Amino acid sequence: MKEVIIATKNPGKAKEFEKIFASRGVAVRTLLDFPELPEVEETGTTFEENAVLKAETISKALNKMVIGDDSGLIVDALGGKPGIYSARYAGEPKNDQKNIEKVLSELKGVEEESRTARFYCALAVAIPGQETYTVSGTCEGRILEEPRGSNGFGYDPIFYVPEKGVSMAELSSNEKNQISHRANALKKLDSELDSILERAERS
Ligand SMILES: O=c1nc[nH]c2c1ncn2[C@H]1C[C@H](O)[C@@H](COP(=O)(O)OP(=O)(O)OP(=O)(O)O)O1
Ligand SMILES: [Mg+2]
Repeated sequence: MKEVIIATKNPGKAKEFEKIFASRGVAVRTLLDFPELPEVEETGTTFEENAVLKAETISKALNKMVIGDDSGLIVDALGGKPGIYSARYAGEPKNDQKNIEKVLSELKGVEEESRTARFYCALAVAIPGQETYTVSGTCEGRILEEPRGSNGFGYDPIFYVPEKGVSMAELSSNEKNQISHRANALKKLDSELDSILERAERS
């Protein structure tokens, strides 16, 4: 079976990648399968830079093709925050519940029309001996006043998806995987995916 390695320790992301790639007959391994590998420091100033750091660090360690995902929530009324700091917005150790509470408290009193936001996902593909490249995807929505739903992960319970009329956490995983920022970024790899996977098998 073909296989890709995703440089993530986030179980929510891992599940999404597993599902999306399973439909193409591709197995996914993540850093959860390689606990001995070091933590990648996310020192970049953009999602793309951080995705490249994740992909290249792990690709070099394993000498294999690796995909990195750096993603987050961009809230217009907060000047783009939490942005690249989404995972640790409420401090260390990272905690989805606390991050949600911080965003909701910062948006207290902001009316619905001004609560626009988007999820952003940068993916970097690192292949030994080749130049790393990146793609990105977004998903537009609005921040709710209260969490709704229990599917997904991260900020999904407070992210309202207007085209679906529910929060991201009220969508099934299949529904989320049709419209998410991550799915939209992966769609841009589609035309190249077969050649990427072949190179991955050889690497
Ligand atoms: O579909 C999503 N639905 C809800 N929230 C999401 C999503 N995608 C990213 N997010 C949030 C979670 C975390 O607060 C941050 C990602 O941070 P990010 O550094 O990319 O991932 P992470 O530290 O959780 O795992 P890792 O770096 O090992 O991939 O944005
Ligand atoms: Mg991270």
